[in-house]
Amino acid sequence: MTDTQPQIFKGLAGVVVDVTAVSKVNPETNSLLYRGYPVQELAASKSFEEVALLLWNGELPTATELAAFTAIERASRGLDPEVKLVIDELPLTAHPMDVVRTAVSVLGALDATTADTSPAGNLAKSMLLFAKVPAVVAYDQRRRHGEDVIEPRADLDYSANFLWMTFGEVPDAVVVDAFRVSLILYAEHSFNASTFTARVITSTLSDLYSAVTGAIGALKGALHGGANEAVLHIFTEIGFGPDAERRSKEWLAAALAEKRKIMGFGHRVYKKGDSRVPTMRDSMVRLTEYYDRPDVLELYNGLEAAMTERTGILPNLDYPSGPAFHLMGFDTLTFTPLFVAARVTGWTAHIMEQTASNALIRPLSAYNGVDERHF
Ligand SMILES: CC(=O)SCCNC(=O)CCNC(=O)[C@H](O)C(C)(C)COP(=O)(O)OP(=O)(O)OC[C@H]1O[C@@H](n2cnc3c(N)ncnc32)[C@H](O)[C@@H]1OP(=O)(O)O
Ligand SMILES: O=C([O-])CC(=O)C(=O)O
Repeated sequence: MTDTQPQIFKGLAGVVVDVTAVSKVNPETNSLLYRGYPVQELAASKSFEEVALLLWNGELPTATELAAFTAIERASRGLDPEVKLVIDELPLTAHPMDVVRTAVSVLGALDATTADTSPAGNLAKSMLLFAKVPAVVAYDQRRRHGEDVIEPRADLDYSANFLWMTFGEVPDAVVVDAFRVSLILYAEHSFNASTFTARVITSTLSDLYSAVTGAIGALKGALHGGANEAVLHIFTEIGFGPDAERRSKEWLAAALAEKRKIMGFGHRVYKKGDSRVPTMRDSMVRLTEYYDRPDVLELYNGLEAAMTERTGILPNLDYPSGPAFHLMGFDTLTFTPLFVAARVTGWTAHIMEQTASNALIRPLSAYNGVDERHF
């Protein structure tokens, strides 16, 4: 490298671009803290609503604060008629991530206060999106099945109501709890690609809806949130059923020979395993027991063992959450929108942090095109 050639950090790998107080990802200790609390402790006993308030406000809510938020959230849950109208115009073949991205954009166009990016304005919008995204995701899965929208129930918490709006029944506690755990684990993860996208958009003094719309676009890709959907496609390719260990090994050997990326494995930050996987795996195992699907666990274990043996690359959160969502009854195409519903909390916490301490995000590039010339 000469003096005139700057060092390039392809993919911003290893670059620390700003500070954040929202979460700490520590690959050395394999830990993840939300505002200082280990995510495993939050997943063990807190509601998703409490975790959302923690991410936004920096502290767990008091009983009064939680009650006030719960009232707002439950009153805002329904699918807006204008949003339903737009969704109904979209083809049934539209990817659910395109549908939820469009719905958030429509919500921004409908809100007369979109331009208000004050702390109070942004917090109100964060709460609104938190409450409204589940109705979009649930309705989109239902319409693809030719089923009508189901109205939310104000007597249910966020997790139970989400499942109610999707399936028209509240499943047993083991299922609701696994869903709550997945939402908490997916809520936040520092400067991942979609959160960084939200921060870039916010840094131009754009609005919260635009930032979340952009973040959804970034999350859709298979190298990021789209991996939970891709894991199920892999499971389907390998096939559920007996002899999963041998079949996984054979499938993996062929996939690696074709230089395929194995979705649900590997991570930009964690190189010794993803801190969230053991907690999500426990919930997924409980679901395989509840639904009497040992074949799903055999396939999960078989592919993980084969991948470890062949490459040493470990699973990320999308690996256990994919089969968990499958067992709960969600369509494979709905998996990444579930990630959206959870990550709305982290994205909006970062949008508020970026707004409070803003600098336009505009890195430099090194030119490697043709030298100056004239025609
Ligand atoms: C919740 C989340 O968003 S977690 C991430 C979800 N994404 C996935 O599961 C997609 C699959 N995984 C991947 O593609 C990668 O592991 C990423 C993109 C997540 C992280 O990758 P990076 O930090 O950029 O590492 P990079 O892609 O350079 O990988 C390093 C090496 O390991 C290999 N590798 C990493 N992950 C995988 C994988 N899942 N399958 C096969 N090989 C892999 C790469 O091919 C590369 O090999 P090489 O050095 O011989 O070229
Ligand atoms: O941190 C990342 O790069 C991806 C990830 O795990 C997440 O967003 O949850």
